[in-house]
Amino acid sequence: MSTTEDQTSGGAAIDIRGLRKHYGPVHALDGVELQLTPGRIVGLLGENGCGKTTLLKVLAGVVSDYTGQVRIAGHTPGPASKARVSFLPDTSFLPDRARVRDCVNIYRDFFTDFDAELAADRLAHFGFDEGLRLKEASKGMREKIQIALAMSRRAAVYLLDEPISGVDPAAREVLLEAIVRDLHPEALVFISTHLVHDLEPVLDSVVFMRHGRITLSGDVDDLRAEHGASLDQIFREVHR
Ligand SMILES: Nc1ncnc2c1ncn2[C@@H]1O[C@H](COP(=O)(O)OP(=O)(O)OP(=O)(O)O)[C@@H](O)[C@H]1O
Repeated sequence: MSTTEDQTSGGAAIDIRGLRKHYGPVHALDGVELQLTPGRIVGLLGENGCGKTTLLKVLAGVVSDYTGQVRIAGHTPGPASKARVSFLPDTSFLPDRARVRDCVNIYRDFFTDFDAELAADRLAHFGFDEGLRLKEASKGMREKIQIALAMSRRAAVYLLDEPISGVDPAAREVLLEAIVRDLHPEALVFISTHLVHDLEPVLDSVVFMRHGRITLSGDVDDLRAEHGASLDQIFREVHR
């Protein structure tokens, strides 16, 4: 690792300049500019197909055929950043046959920053038996298991793609509480969601996207004060 690689971009946990990514004729990301500082919980909001998942995949190092400059946790996305970035994709990635305890072992084997004790604690808190097989779990239960695992890495940045979409409204609050519990004060959490209303209480900042571009970003309290409205209302206003 070079010294340059190890430096953060002027203190930003995420620093993106002129990011473009297309799938054939579709411009999924069309000139994204974004700087996010550590120690924040940031919501990524936008309508279907605006590029949220593509943006998170670029940051996670899963999609690499993009143009522009991207830095995350002091690195360009790749093996070094992956060791410091916990990515929770919007699809299930753990094997169906695995039991909860196998999933803990998979994470322990893959990630040196994984805290197995914390994961066991979180899974027990959600009421999971470690012998439960994933194929016997509902969509919402799998989401909870995956969140417990992803948030039990001692990462610098957490990228969560629609983490609570399959969970019933009553359980969302508990899950959100689990996401923010025991977070390192310098950690950045970047969460994509349609559920603005549910996430609003835990967000420090917000990033709105449309057609592959950032349309608005800022501190939630500042935006609410400036617009005299909730995030949900501001989102509708900006994207009218
Ligand atoms: N693998 C792919 N091949 C072709 N087009 C793709 C692919 N992945 C995404 N796209 C297109 O890129 C655009 C952005 O998609 P993306 O999944 O990033 O949006 P999103 O904001 O996450 O949407 P949603 O909220 O529905 O999950 C869309 O037009 C989508 O159809």
